[in-house]
Amino acid sequence: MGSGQWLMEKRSSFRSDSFSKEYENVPETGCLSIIVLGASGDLAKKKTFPALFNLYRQGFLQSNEVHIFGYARTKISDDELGNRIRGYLGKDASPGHSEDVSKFLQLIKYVSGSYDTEEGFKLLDKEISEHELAKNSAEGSSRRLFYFALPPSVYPIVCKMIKKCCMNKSDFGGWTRIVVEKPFGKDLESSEQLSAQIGELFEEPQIYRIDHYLGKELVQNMLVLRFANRFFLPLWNRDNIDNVQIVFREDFGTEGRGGYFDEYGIIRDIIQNHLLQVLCLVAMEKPISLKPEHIRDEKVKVLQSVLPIKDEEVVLGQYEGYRDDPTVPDHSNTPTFATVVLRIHNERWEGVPFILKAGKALNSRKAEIRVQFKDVPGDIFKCKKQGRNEFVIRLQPSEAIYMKLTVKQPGLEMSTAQSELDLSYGQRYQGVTIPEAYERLILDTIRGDQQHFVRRDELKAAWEIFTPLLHRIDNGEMKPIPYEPGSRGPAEADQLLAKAGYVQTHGYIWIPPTL
Ligand SMILES: NC(=O)C1=CN([C@@H]2O[C@H](COP(=O)(O)OP(=O)(O)OC[C@H]3O[C@@H](n4cnc5c(N)ncnc54)[C@H](OP(=O)(O)O)[C@@H]3O)[C@@H](O)[C@H]2O)C=CC1
Ligand SMILES: O=C1O[C@H](COP(=O)(O)O)[C@@H](O)[C@H](O)[C@H]1O
Repeated sequence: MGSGQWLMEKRSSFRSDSFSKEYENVPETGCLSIIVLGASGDLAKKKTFPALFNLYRQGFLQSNEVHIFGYARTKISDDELGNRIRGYLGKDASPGHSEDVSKFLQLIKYVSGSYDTEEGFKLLDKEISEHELAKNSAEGSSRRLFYFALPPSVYPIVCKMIKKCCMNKSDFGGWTRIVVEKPFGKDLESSEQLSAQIGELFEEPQIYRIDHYLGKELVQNMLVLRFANRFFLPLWNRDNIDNVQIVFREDFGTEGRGGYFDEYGIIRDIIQNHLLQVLCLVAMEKPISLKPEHIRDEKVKVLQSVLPIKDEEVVLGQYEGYRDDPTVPDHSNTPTFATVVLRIHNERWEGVPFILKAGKALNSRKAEIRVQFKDVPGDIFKCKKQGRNEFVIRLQPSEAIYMKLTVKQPGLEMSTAQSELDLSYGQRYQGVTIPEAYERLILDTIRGDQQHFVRRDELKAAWEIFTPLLHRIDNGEMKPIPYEPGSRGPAEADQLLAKAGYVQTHGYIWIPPTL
């Protein structure tokens, strides 16, 4: 097995502050069962099992204490499940890879059953208990992690079944936790209803609402950049920053997911969750400490300071050909592109537009945060036309942090040019593997660290921002503008950007360095 790239923490330190006080001093000694519900599905094979495999390879999941269970209605054998996921466990040619894959697959036991009857869950509980017994796990000390790789429509009933049939006794440091995937509802009301249903059965410290953007390396770097660098402290405010863009672009459409996507649209799929979470980290005040509750308190505060969205600060688009998908209705009004300006009503950000932009079937694939500074007052070099200072955090691909700045053009003349200070991860951290978002987040759930998970009040505040706009779109009061696949999206979005104050740098573009 490959050696861990991260420091392996001692088991005694696995429990974080976000976990209930009542278990605080009980050491974790029992074995761990990870149950992937919806194991036959797309997310499970593409993300959940590969993340578990990577954790296993790095030594974070030890075969003498962990067992993995797949659960779904599809009737397949352990081997058939193994064959479905094998191809997604990486094609690493490194020594021992195929041996690791085989050993990992041996850790997985598949149980077939329905989501709404006790029979299947009782069988699942029996299998888990047998594993716990085989591992000599003392009663009440074993840990059960249920990962919901399932459509949210079945979350409430599955929660009920777990609560009824599969709970671990937690008297001796053991626990039962659930990890739920987005979308958490479709609007404020449905989300609150879902939260209430789950909340009746599980305590908040047991619920991990996953937003995989919070597991991305450079998203996790935001707090460090902002609060561990003197540079940024005095600059990070309305006096210096003109506008902030948080951008997600994909160069492919909704292929194969049209049915799901059409019900949700780009605002629910990307902006209300992933981009808004990033906004929180860019805009929140410094938390009292790094304790999950302190961080999440600050995120809630900034979300609650967002003003109602104005229709004139929204541009919606739908790519041509989107409705050709047989699973998409012919007259669909669902946006596949949106630019939305958010305004934060507080002392730090009053007047600074936060421009959230997301689109499918565009001309490139990237996600980034772009902080544009104001012009230099009394500019003696007349360099305004060349471009403003920008601080860019490239989340993907080619993770990088760079600052666009004005320098003297090398040579005999005193002329200025745009250049950059560049921290490109591929170059600076050669040979370092950046963990997948799901890998980190699953590890956090095992450690009981909720810092990178969405708290119930945070979710509510997020839906409060977008629900009125979403209802106007759902009612057909706002229409998406058609755009060509492979383009930048509707031209109106660039016009909105300019109106909000963004000044595009012409004649200069940052190119990720190659080795
Ligand atoms: N796929 C992705 O890339 C991403 C998915 N997600 C979220 O993860 C969750 C799972 O997604 P994904 O794997 O794509 O979903 P799937 O449609 O593949 O569903 C997962 C499994 O759930 C069962 N299932 C499907 N539809 C229903 C239904 N109507 N009622 C009961 N069971 C059903 C099926 O298993 P069986 O019939 O065998 O029981 C299926 O294999 C969703 O909440 C999704 O929004 C989030 C981010 C990305
Ligand atoms: O949650 C989702 O995210 C993916 C994009 O994730 P990324 O990590 O590749 O940026 C998106 O394609 C999908 O529509 C959405 O549901």
